Formats: sequence, C-alpha cells, structure tokens
Amino acid sequence: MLQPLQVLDQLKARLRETFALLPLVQGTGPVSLILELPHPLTSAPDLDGPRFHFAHNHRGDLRAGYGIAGEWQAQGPERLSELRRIAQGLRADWVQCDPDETGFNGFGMLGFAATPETSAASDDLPNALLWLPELALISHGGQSALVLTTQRPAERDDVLARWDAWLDRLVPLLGRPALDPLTPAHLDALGSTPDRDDWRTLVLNALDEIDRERLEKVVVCRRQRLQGHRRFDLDRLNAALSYLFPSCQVINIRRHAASFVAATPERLFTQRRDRVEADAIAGTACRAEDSERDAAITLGLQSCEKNLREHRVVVEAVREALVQCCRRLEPAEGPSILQLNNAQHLWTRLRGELNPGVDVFELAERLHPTPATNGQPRREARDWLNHNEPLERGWYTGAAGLVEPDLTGELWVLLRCAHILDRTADLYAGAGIVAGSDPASEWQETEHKLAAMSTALQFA
Ligand SMILES: C=C(O[C@@H]1C=C(C(=O)O)C=C[C@H]1O)C(=O)O
Repeated sequence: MLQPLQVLDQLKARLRETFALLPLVQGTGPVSLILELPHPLTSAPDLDGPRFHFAHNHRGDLRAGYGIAGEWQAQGPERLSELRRIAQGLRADWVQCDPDETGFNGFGMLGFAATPETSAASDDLPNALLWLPELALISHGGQSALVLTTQRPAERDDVLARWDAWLDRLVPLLGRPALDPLTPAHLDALGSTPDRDDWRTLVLNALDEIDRERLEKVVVCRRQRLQGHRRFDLDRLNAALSYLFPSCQVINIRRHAASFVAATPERLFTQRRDRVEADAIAGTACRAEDSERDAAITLGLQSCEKNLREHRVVVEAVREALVQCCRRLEPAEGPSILQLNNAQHLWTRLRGELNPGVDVFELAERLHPTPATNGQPRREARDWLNHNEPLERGWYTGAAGLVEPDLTGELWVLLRCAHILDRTADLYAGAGIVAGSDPASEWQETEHKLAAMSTALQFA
C-alpha cells in the first residue's frame, strides 16, 4: 500500500502531466479534472472551511466536497426554478477531464430548507443552495477519485497553485485510520420547543383540524437542545452515525462555523438517466431489546390501522407526483419494514420511467415536501404549520443531495438531524398526526427519533 506522501507526490505529478489538457483560459463554465486515487476511501477528513459530506455505509458510497468553486443561492417560491436555470447553464459549459478513465465526474450539491419562505436560518445556510466544490472526493464500488474544479476563464498559474495547496492539505490525511470513539459523554438536555405541555396542545389542535376535515394528516415537530461537555468532533460524529445507522445517508454540511448533520433513512428520490426511484416512509414504532418482543412490535406496526393510514397518504401523494412526470410507473412495492436501531418504519418504494427532460430540480419541486414531513393536503398543511408550529424548521425536513453534470442525481429528506455549533446541538424530530393519534405516544415517537442523533453525539 502506498504511503500518503507517496500518494501526494504521485498525484502532483499526474496533475502536472494532465494540466496542459485543460481548457482554462478561454470560455466560461466549470472545468473538472478527475484523478484516480490508489486505494478506496473509508472516510473523508474534515478540513477547515466550507465542506459537505455524504456517506452511506451499506452502499459503500462516499462523496465529499471542500471549498467553493461556485455557489448560487435562492429563496422564495421560485427557488428551485432559479437554481435549475443556473444548473442548465453549467450543464452546457461544464468540461469534465478524466485522463485516468475513472468514469467519475465533477458534481454539485443541492440543498434547501423545509419551506421556500424561511429567510436564511440562524445557521448561515441560505434557504436554497447549489454548490460546486473546489475539491471533491468520490468513493464507490471499491474505486475512488479526487476531483478538482475551477470556473473559467482562469489564470493557469493561479489554478495550479490553488490545486497544489488543496492536495497538500488533504492527501496526507487520507490514509489515516478512522478515529476511535471516545468514552460516551453525558449530554445536558437544555429543553424542548415546544415543551411537553405545548406539544399536547399542538397535537390536539392538529386533531381538531383533522376532525373538521380541513386536514387529513399533518406532521408536527420539536427541537431539543443538547449541550456537551466537550466541543463536538464532526469526524467522530460522522463515524458514529455511519456505524450506528449503516443503512442511512449520513450528511454533514458546513459553510461557516456551524454544521448541519443528519443520518436519514429517507430518500426523496434517486434519478439515474430516465429512471426514478422514491421512498415513502411513514408509520413508526420503536425497537425492543429482545428479538421476540421486537418481532411482535413489527407485526403490530404492520397491522396498525392508524399507521397504515398515515403511510397510505404518503404513498398516494408520491405516486401522484410521479404520475405527472413519468411515462411509465411500476406498481408500488410495499409496505415493507425499514428497521433502524432506534425505530422501525413502514416503507414503500415507487419506481418509474421519466418523461424526457425531467431533472432533479423538477423532481424536487414535484415531490417535496411529501406528507411524510408536511401533511395532506400539501398547501393547507403548510399554512397550518406556518401558523401553529412554534419554531423555524430551517433545513430540517428540507432536502439535500448530489447533482451530476447532466442534472440527474439523488436527494435525501433531512431527518434525524442536528444543527451543531461547538458544544451545542439542536436536534429536530417530528411525528405524523392523523385521526386516532395520541399526543403522549407521538411525543414518545419523537424521543425515539431524537435518540438517533443524541446517541451518536455522546461519542463525538
Ligand atoms: C418527521 C420525521 O420522520 C418522518 C415521519 C414518520 C412518521 O410520522 O411515522 C416516519 C418517518 C419520516 O418520514 C422525523 O424523523 O423527524
């Protein structure tokens, strides 16, 4: 196995060999240079400055981005159309140079808050963001690569100096083994918004609205603040989340000091060429310590009329959204059970063949928010939440993911997440309210959901 410093020398030599091929001086739009890495990556190190990180343990997928080669922000009802127009421009001009024939390409990150109206949240993430990193890492199927991106026109010497500096900072850290977890530390609970009493009132109000048939379902949420006795270490947190939730997408996004972190089981959709796949996840029960009791809880979830109703609302809404942009839709597969170590969910998968020209921006517009995180009917649920929910969701229940140069890609619903700054973490969780919901059980459900992040934070 090559040592990190040999890898650094090798990559710098390859950069110089291939640099002459890049059309940097003329034209506009991004240029990405993809260089093969000699061994698979197990993790992507944290570096100071803006970065994002997406890791899925079971799939063996890792993508990380550092620095900003380009970023575009939007807010308001047209936020996704605005970013789409920008992305279409990029698509037309983006040069991909893959001299090692890795098959990988440069990519961007798309993320947005729960609602288009929220102004920039306290955490310095804008409402909606399209971000091209200056340096990216990709690892998939045992192969990995590093991607350097710049905007054109650019001065050749400047670009070479910047890219060299990135390699110097990152490559020596790549071979480092994953950090061992620390002793689990106690976290202080600094309070929930809403608190337990206000939660009860909120759920009862939602039930009243459902009783009057103005809403069929609405998802209410709470924020729990936790404080640690040491500064949270984001690398350790990523490792703990990937270990505890191997079937979830572990996401970490930081532009300034604060980080937004999630370990989400819920994909909004995956688009590959003209194929789309979306998850409907709704209806939740806890897990048990012994397998017999656990199996009994699973059976209970599969036959619980209230949970099945809550689930059907989501499947139907996702199906209707896909019908609008698919020329063929396969029969829905489910509900089956998705088991995580803190909760289990009813899960249905929907697949289809897209109409020509549909891209991630259109799919995001049609699918987000599903009634899994908002409610049904969509507009009425959102209005009700805007008036009644006592907190700003920010990016919680928004979505984030990766966009390829052909504007296909994958987005994840931002759940089981926290906004983290130094020793303080604000965790978010919600629960779907339908006729028959009970405030105390729904509170308990949010406790199980919050446990995903609070357990991992103890090791960070
Ligand atoms: C809203 C959350 O989760 C959503 C709501 C669920 C439910 O109500 O059963 C299940 C999964 C998610 O779609 C959350 O985790 O905060």
